[in-house]
This record gives sequence, structure tokens and C-alpha cells, in this order.
Amino acid sequence: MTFAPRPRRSLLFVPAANPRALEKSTSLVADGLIYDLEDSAVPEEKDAARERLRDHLAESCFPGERIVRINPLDSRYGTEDFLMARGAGVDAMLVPKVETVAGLKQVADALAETDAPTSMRLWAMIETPRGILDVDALAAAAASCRLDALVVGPNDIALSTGVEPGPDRAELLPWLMRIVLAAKAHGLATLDGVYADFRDAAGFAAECAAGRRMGFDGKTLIHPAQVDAANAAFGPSPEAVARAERVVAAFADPANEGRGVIQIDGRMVERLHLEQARQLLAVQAAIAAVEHRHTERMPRP
Ligand SMILES: CC(C)(COP(=O)(O)OP(=O)(O)OC[C@H]1O[C@@H](n2cnc3c(N)ncnc32)[C@H](O)[C@@H]1OP(=O)(O)O)[C@@H](O)C(=O)NCCC(=O)NCCSC(=O)C[C@H](O)C(=O)O
Ligand SMILES: [Mg+2]
Repeated sequence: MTFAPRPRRSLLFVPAANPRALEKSTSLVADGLIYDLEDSAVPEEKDAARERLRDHLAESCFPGERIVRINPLDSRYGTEDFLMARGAGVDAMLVPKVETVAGLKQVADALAETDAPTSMRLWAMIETPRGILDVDALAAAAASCRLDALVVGPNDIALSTGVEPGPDRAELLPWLMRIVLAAKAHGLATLDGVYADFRDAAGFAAECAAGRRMGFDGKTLIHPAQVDAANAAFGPSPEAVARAERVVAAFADPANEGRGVIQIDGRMVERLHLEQARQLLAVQAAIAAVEHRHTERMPRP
């Protein structure tokens, strides 16, 4: 399988109901923006938010991914949200509260019926007991449902289960790891949930570090102040890049030709580490490319 990484360290939710947030969003160096039409817009403002977002998407450009979180297709707003996002040509639609393959397939079928290019993808929010229990089946349907990513929704998980997670989220770990595992088993990206206390930089950094250790590719965010920390936490460190370069160089050394296992500085290194090192360097190159595109459009002094 070809490994074509897309950096997904930082995915910022941007409330479409808030004109200032919309305006600010495109100047931010997030890997992606998730324009929200669901929870952050109350029913009275959903239609206006959708129209505002339609204009914004037509008039603005952004170097990273653009995703729209639509309302459920069977809700009063879902079809209009879907048609707007489809027409705007976003990279993906984020479907909230996904619980069944049939529910996901309904959106995928609507994309097919409107001849949406196959590059237009679906992301699924896993944020209910049923969604968590059936996450493997949902991820297994990725190919037929254009599914690219699983996104954790901690607020809805808390609401629908009564769980009250502490600072280390110990109560949620089995469920979070179940989501990560399903994503890995089926080759999907997986994004950790939002951290609401956006002024608590230390708490946010600790949660990012934990999410990274758990295997998440990145984190969903609610505030611009969280972007840099998420980029730092989920991107490869300079030390990791240097290590990966050494692994690649060591296996390229003719002295090591045909060897399955070597040592670097007294540490065993196998061919699987070579693959891992190549993937890390590919991720790093993809990050450099997106950061270059961000820099290119910044006003010059
Ligand atoms: C939480 C907020 C309401 C705070 O907003 P505000 O009071 O405006 O904060 P600041 O004054 O510190 O903002 C400074 C400037 O930054 C802009 N801003 C703020 N947030 C965003 C954003 N998300 N995207 C873009 N720009 C943003 C402000 O407009 C200020 O701009 P300026 O005046 O020009 O300097 C707010 O951060 C917010 O609304 N966040 C997102 C909320 C949201 O989208 N919620 C839904 C997604 S989370 C979710 O649903 C999780 C999941 O489903 C689950 O179940 O867990
Ligand atoms: Mg939610």
C-alpha cells in the first residue's frame, strides 16, 4: 500500500454562526478547519450560518483541509447542509453521532448520487455508546462509505454515558483506545476530541501528549490559541526526524546490505523500523509542504 500522509495534527472547529471566527480562521496555521453547522449553531441561526458559510467558502482560500460538519441528514437541516458543502467542494464532510453503517452509507450514497468526486470524503464523529460499541463495523465500511477519519466527541460521550472524566481521562481510555484501534485496523486517520478549557495551556499540552502516546494522528480544537501546541505535540520532533534519517542512512549503507537487523548506538534496529522511519520522514515532508503553503500567503513585511 502506498503511504501518502496528510498532516492532521490540528483540526480547528470554526463556528459558522460566528462571522469573526470565520474571518479569522483562514489566517491560522492549522492543518485543517472544520466549519461547524451542528452543535455550535442554535436552531434559530442554522440557516443563516449555512448561508454565511456558503459565501465564506466561495470567497476564501485555505492551504489545509476544509471540512464541514453537517447536521444529521435526517434532521431538518441536514439535506441543506449537505447540498451546500457538496456545492462548495470541501475536502470532507464530518457526520455527527455516527452509529450505524446504514447511517454513514446514506451520506455516501447522497455523494454518489450528486456525482461528487471521489476525492470528497466523509469523516465520522464517534460520540455515542452505540457508535463506540460498533466502531469496528463502521471503520470496516470505510471503502464503501468514502470514510477517511474517525473523530472523538468527548462532550457527547460524557452527555450520553454520564461518565465524568478526570484530568487524565482514565475513565475514557478503553473507549478511546477502541476507536484508535478500529481506525488503525482499517487504515483510517483518528483525531482526538476537543479540550474545552482553552485558557489552560498546560492541561491542553498534557492532553495532547497523552493523545499522541495513544496513537491519535492529531486533535480537534476549539480555539486559535490551541493550534501551535497541537502542531508541536503531534508533529515529529527534531530528534525523531534525526533518528529516522540515521535509520534510513544505516540501512542504505552497503555494509548493511541484506541484513534484517542492525544496531545503531547500541540499540537494535530492524527493517520494520526502516519502514517506520520512512513513514515519519514522509509525514515530516508533508508537514513542511503545508507549512510552506501557509507561509507563502502571509503578508510580506
Ligand atoms: C469558546 C469560544 C466561544 C471562545 O470565543 P471568544 O470568546 O471569541 O474567544 P477569544 O476572545 O479568546 O477569541 C479570540 C479571537 O479568536 C477568534 N476565535 C475564537 N475561537 C475561534 C475559532 N474556533 N475559530 C476561529 N476563530 C476563533 C475570536 O473570534 C477572536 O477573534 P478577534 O476578535 O478577531 O480577535 C470560541 O473559541 C468558539 O466558539 N469555539 C468553537 C466552538 C465550536 O465550534 N464548538 C463546536 C465544536 S466542539 C464539539 O462539538 C465537540 C464534539 O462534538 C463533542 O461532542 O465533544
Ligand atoms: Mg458532539
